[in-house]
Amino acid sequence: MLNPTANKEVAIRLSGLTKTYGQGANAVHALRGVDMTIHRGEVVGLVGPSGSGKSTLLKCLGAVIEPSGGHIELGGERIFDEPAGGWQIDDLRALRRDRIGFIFQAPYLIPFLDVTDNVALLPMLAGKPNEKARQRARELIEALDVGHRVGVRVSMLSGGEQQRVAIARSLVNHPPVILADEPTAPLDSTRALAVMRILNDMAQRYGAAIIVVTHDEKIIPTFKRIYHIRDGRTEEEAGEGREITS
Ligand SMILES: Nc1ncnc2c1ncn2[C@@H]1O[C@H](COP(=O)(O)OP(=O)(O)OP(=O)(O)O)[C@@H](O)[C@H]1O
Repeated sequence: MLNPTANKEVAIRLSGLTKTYGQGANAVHALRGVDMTIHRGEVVGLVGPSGSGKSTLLKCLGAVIEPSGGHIELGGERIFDEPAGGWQIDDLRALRRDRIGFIFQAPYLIPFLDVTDNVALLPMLAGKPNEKARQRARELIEALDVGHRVGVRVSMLSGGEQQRVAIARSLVNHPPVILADEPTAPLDSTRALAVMRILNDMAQRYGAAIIVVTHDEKIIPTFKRIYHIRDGRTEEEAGEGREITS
């Protein structure tokens, strides 16, 4: 079978990733050797039952916790290498800020800031000139169809608009990888599919690799590739890749 992703640039590659919480008789083997390759421009689903290791995997990918074994490559660079001593990067905060975007179930915006400053805040805090950060924020806000709301405080926006602002924020530093944890859980079918359409458009437009952890049956048919996780092991499966028309 032809591999449709064969010539694409790898955004993130995991090999033999393990994570054990605790020790000895109390050890919990949350990840037991995960292999995964995700290319730039792809939106991939990560699905599995409760306790199967989804959050642990996202936390390892997001450098929030340290894996126990294996490797992580980000954009061709080996950022985690257990045999070589663990993280190969000194500044994990900068890694999280500049190279990984996060989208959560709730938008977690700052209610008293306007749309532009919510999106521009991270690069401004990192020392980027405010006007440059705001310009990039406004481009993304336009791309996400909330351009008419730029100067409005986010507390005045609808839930769907707030989620789009959160997506813009995740893209502001041009991260090659975006981790989305149940981004559609609270949304009805139409809004959930709209978020998936936006994530697919953004992956294409900005070349991000987006990993979506989900239980949401409404969006599962939209993925072209899905990783199923069970007892800390992943299995890859072709998805339906259904076109989102709404
Ligand atoms: N900090 C921790 N200390 C000890 N065990 C943990 C810790 N965090 C998770 N676990 C265990 O690791 C396993 C995987 O948990 P994880 O939270 O990654 O699963 P999940 O698939 O995200 O579950 P859910 O869908 O319910 O959020 C479970 O057995 C869980 O009890």
